[in-house]
Amino acid sequence: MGREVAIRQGKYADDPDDQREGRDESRAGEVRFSSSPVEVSDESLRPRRLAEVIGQRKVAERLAIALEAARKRAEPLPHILFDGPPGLGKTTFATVLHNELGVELAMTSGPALDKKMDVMPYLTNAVEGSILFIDEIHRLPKTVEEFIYPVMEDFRVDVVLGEGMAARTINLPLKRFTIIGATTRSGMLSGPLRDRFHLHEHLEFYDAADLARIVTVNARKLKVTLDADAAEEIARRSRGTPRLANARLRWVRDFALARANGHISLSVARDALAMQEIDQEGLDRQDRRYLETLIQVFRGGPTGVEAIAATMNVSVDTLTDEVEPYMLRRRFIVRTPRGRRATPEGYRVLGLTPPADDLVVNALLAEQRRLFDEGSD
Ligand SMILES: Nc1ncnc2c1ncn2[C@@H]1O[C@H](COP(=O)(O)OP(=O)(O)OP(=O)(O)O)[C@@H](O)[C@H]1O
Repeated sequence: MGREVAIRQGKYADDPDDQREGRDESRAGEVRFSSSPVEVSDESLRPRRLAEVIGQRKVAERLAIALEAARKRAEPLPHILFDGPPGLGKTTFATVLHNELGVELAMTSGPALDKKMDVMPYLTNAVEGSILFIDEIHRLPKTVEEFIYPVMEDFRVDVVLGEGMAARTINLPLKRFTIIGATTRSGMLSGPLRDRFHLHEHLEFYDAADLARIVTVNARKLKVTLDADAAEEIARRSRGTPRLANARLRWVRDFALARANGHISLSVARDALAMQEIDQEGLDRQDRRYLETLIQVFRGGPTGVEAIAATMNVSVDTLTDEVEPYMLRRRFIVRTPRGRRATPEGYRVLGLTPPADDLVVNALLAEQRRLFDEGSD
């Protein structure tokens, strides 16, 4: 079993974002008083070993190979980059690798590493084979990014002492360790940084069957009983995202306790999710507001995400990271060079009739795609 997280500082120490699921770890030695009842934390809903990870089979298989090779060669894991929308398991995979190898894990994030000196303690404290997890690695400042290039390649840092003519560069050797980077925006990563990761793993949205298995396993961990069709219903309405499935499950569990006998049946799950205004497709209020804004204010687009964000009074990052990936995946919207555009499916999911010209355009596109597919056979 791995030793617990060795270093915690930076973003997770005081960012309100830490209140999100899975981010509520207390710091070592810290005494925390809480008036809330004892709760199974989201940390304990995380799978601990690779065999417990549900879905993402190809990613898990490749990681199993990397683990086995690292063990056989008695070397650290290669540097690994995980990318994909929030809540799909990037942090989970990093902690699973740490558990599997029984090595130390330090966690930080791009925005917390503002200066070279912020990253230094992580580098000099890293022991042989340990893992440094850097979340939101696309937000590393350029100077810090360049500072870690030699770390990733040769396990050394170049420290400049003195100034001007008297300046000298000292190469400080480091222990060989692994950097695991996570990003929701792999496109924002510079080429040189991306190339220094030997493994790139893209996490995809989960299908409903895998999510239903996650809901079932986690219901057991939360000590609540639920019917198979209720697990499927919660899974179907969780936008392919385990973090949302966990949040929905917790709400349905509370609802079952308050409004029924504590058991989660299909009708309890439906009533609970309806009360939270989560629709049949798993879209919540914010998702629907996004589509409504695009369709009703901007007449279906094309329009820039900045304009939608300003109209909704939310940040562009919230839309691009949390709302749009699932909309794109379900083809409720498309991205064009001139901005976002609602598809006929996007209209229908809101119960609206798509404009006739959209239907014609869509039929033409489908026909074009069919001819292209036939031609390429
Ligand atoms: N493959 C999986 N099997 C079972 N549960 C999972 C899996 N992936 C994620 N989870 C659950 O979803 C929660 C959120 O996952 P995690 O924090 O790893 O997402 P993330 O991709 O790191 O998100 P972010 O980009 O916001 O940091 C975990 O606490 C865990 O309970």
